[in-house]
Amino acid sequence: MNAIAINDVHKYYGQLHVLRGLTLDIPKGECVILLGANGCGKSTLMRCLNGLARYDCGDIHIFDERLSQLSPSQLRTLRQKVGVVFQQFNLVQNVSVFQNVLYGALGQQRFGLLTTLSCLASQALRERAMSALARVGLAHKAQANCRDLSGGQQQRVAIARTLMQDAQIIIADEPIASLDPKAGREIMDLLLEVVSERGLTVLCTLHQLELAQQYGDRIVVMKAGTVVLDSPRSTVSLNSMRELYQGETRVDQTSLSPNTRQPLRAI
Ligand SMILES: Nc1ncnc2c1ncn2[C@@H]1O[C@H](COP(=O)(O)OP(=O)(O)OP(=O)(O)O)[C@@H](O)[C@H]1O
Repeated sequence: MNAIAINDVHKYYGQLHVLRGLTLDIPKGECVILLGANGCGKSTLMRCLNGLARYDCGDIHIFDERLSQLSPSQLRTLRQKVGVVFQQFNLVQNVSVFQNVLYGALGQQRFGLLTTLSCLASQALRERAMSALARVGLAHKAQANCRDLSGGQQQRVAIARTLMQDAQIIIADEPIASLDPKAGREIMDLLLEVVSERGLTVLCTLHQLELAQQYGDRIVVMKAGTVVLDSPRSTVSLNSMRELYQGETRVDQTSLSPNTRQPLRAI
């Protein structure tokens, strides 16, 4: 069964044709490392998968649910199944580590209610939050303020929050981009351990080609909004990845927008 099925998806920002007929299936329990030069559309794809951005044509199914057919409330429910780990951690900075993790389970609520809700959280939820923190090695920091943690520690909190959310898919958008190499490896090790323990499905973007060779089941490379390589990790050489990166920047993407029917030119 596919956890994620993307079929011929197109996405425009105004006249900019960013996703250009992208097709990709990710079976349940698989970890895919997504590579591609700046501006090729990786984050846009991630946002479409999480329902944060709408695509214009094609289909995305998450566990057999077609995203474009979901109502806003169905989309909110589906989002609980999709945990996100971003480069910038996306934590609430002025509250404790514990409250941020608890927020994973209370994820439908507004930030302003966070403190109140965490006071009202059941004992069972509080124990789960502590256990998620223990899993990422941060039980001793539960009462610390998030802004006092290092980048690596904040990313651990973000992972604990997705555990609390009971996500079945993890979308990780450059999760180690702002970390030093050692912390980056530790976070990738932790992320991959946690997803393998729970049989989660992962789509993770990286820019470090050497690391991409060490993590995940499959390597997918995007170029100009489409997939140009999709192979088991063991069969992809560093050189072939480098070649696919070469010359790829914000290339001229002349096309026709379905809305405007005007010639397009990407920046
Ligand atoms: N909200 C937006 N409105 C208009 N254009 C956007 C928007 N978000 C992204 N873009 C443009 O879409 C293109 C793809 O951006 P995207 O962030 O998806 O690329 P990326 O592959 O994730 O790049 P990076 O590796 O630098 O994060 C870029 O040209 C970007 O400027």
